[in-house]
Amino acid sequence: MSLSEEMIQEAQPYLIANEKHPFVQGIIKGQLTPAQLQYYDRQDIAFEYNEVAVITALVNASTSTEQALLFQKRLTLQLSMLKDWLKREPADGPHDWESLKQAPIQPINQLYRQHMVATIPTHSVLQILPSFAAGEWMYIELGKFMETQTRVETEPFRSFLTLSNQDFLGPRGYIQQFFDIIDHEAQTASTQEQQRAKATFLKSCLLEWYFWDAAYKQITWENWQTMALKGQAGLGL
Ligand SMILES: Cc1ncc(CO)c(N)n1
Repeated sequence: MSLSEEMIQEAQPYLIANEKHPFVQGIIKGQLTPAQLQYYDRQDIAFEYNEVAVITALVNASTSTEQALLFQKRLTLQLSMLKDWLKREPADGPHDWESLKQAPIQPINQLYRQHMVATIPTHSVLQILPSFAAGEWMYIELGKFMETQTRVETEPFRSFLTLSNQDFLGPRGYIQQFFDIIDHEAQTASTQEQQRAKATFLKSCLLEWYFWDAAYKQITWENWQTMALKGQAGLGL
């Protein structure tokens, strides 16, 4: 079994847990509050800007021109998706570049972002790519899961986790090419390096679950602070 096949196999319990999370179930049933949706929206745009740094690092660490060009193409797609996202004005306030840059990065988002950028100093595609590819894989698999569900057809729920961009799918889609690169890089890596790459992939899958959870519970530094200073037990984390 290839390293990417091992990653996918061991990530199955995380995928099921993500499918069952009340935030994902809330998208299916159209049962999320505007505050929960707004929290997700703000945190996820900031998360995706952080991915720009990770994809840029992949361009730098590439071991072939083909890799560099693939990551560069994915980087362009990331920036154009973010441009479209910023143009959408939610009913409860604008999210322009300025206000976005000032939006605080909340605890779980910070943890996940740092988990990803911590791989950058390795300068190794095998170590950096799984941190990023896991989230992409999770959203693609959740998109497939959504297609099996009878879901609410009104916005903003309808477009959530919808597989609209075909560039991600199929044998020449981004995710398969990323897995092929992981397997190619694994051929010249030690067992320890391979295990480390897999652990990074699985940790990203776990943090995907916590990202939904943070939005569902609207976990902020402020409510963490309140709980801590009141001497109460933590906020269900
Ligand atoms: C938290 C998170 N993970 C993955 C994706 C997919 O790009 C996303 N938008 N947000």
